[in-house]
Amino acid sequence: MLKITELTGGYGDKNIVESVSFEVPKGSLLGILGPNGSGKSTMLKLVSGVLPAKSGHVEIAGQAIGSFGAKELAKKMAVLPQLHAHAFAHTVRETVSLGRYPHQSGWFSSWSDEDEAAVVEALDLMAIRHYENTPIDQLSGGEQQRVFVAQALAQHAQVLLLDEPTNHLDINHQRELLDTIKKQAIEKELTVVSIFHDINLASMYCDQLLLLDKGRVVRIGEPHEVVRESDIETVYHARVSNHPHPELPKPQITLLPGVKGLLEESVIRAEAFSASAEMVLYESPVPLKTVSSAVINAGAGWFRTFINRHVDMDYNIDDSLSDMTRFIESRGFKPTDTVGMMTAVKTEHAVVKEFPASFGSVVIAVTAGVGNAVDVSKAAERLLGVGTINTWIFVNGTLSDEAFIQAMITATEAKTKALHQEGVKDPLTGTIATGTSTDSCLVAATQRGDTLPYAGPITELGSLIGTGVFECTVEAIALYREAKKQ
Ligand SMILES: Nc1ncnc2c1ncn2[C@@H]1O[C@H](COP(=O)(O)OP(=O)(O)OP(=O)(O)O)[C@@H](O)[C@H]1O
Repeated sequence: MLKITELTGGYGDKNIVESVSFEVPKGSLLGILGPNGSGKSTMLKLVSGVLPAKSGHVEIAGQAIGSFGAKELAKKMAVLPQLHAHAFAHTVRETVSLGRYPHQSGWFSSWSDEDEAAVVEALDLMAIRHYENTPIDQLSGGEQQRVFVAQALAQHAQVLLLDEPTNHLDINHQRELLDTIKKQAIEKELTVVSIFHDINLASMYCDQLLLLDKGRVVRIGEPHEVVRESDIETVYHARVSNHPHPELPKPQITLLPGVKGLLEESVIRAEAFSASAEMVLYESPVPLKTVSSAVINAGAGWFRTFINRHVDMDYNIDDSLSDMTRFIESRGFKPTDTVGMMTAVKTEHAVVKEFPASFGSVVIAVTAGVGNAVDVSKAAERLLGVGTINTWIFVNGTLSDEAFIQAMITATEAKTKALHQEGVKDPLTGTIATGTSTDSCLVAATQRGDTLPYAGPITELGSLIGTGVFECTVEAIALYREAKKQ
């Protein structure tokens, strides 16, 4: 629909945009990214024809924009500029109505039902109808921004060029505006080109992204092809980390600080863990990067308080989340800061050991009950008995994502080996158990000191986790069996 070929142009003798080519099909959004001064606004001006190009072509549906008269072009292409001259005190409705100018034969002499409907629709789409009679200079920056987007929508052009449409908007209004533009693009087959400063928003909403640097295209493609750490870091001169969006297959980035600040030194020690009849507890003076399958705050995050709470055998599992939250609060901890697990095993029988390493140390804490033991290869519907193996691994070191995952694998293998060694059997199948039906695992690290990229058994960290979890689990099973006898 919109085809740009080898577009070059700038101000005076200086070319700001060099040989830019891209195509945007009907019904889709192209986002333009690039640092300040990279030529994004200049490129939009060249595309709209406001700034004459030195060379190259801009075509709408196969027709060069130069072949349209100004009014004809305005019917085809609406522009939301970066800065708005709105010294004059038009009302919101009057400002949006200006978008209908290309459809008039004379200044408002031929205001039609279609014009009226287009203005009302645009006011509604941007949710600004309730202040349609307010002069725009009495509105906030974000409210004004929505008025100008409404003006562009009222123009009913097939091509929409937007320079930072979410400027001044809070997160909900950013979402509403981009949801509306995306919906309009699909329903009315609009072709949208929009400049973004927010890389994550652009990635979420755009079908294609174009990364511009010094007026040239660095990369163009689908968001996952453009939002890549190396390109973003090179072009923006900033450290970033790339991670998946929680709901969509659209990459997101997190800005990393240039200076980490003064990180408080903190070392995890086995002596600092307490094991009472109520819970196993570790309180860290600093937040630890944690990955776990806990009841409270499972997944990945940074946490300071770690609880493995004892509950009765007949504990009602249905309400465990709110019950655990109440428990955490009642003991003076913050649920936002706490990873919480539970077990029917006696928590005073937790085995906590520290294993020294060249990089620092690993602290392992295990509670084990095997009344619920399961051979996972023969898992079947069964009644729950007592017993869970909860395994905690705390590392004084800096773990990569791979190391967190490998630590879980290594710990699970070591646990299974411990059950094998202890001859723990699945009561249903009579075969050696691999775990229990409700086991949980947690890996936490200070993220200070030595970098530990891997945690498989070939590494020092992995071998400590392997032998440490094995040793602690064997001891914890022995304590559990001893207690059962009494
Ligand atoms: N009217 C102008 N006359 C001369 N130079 C200009 C003019 N407008 C912009 N420039 C220059 O062109 C370069 C690119 O500016 P442009 O506004 O296109 O960048 P941008 O990528 O949109 O930046 P930003 O992210 O800051 O909005 C800058 O160096 C700027 O100084």
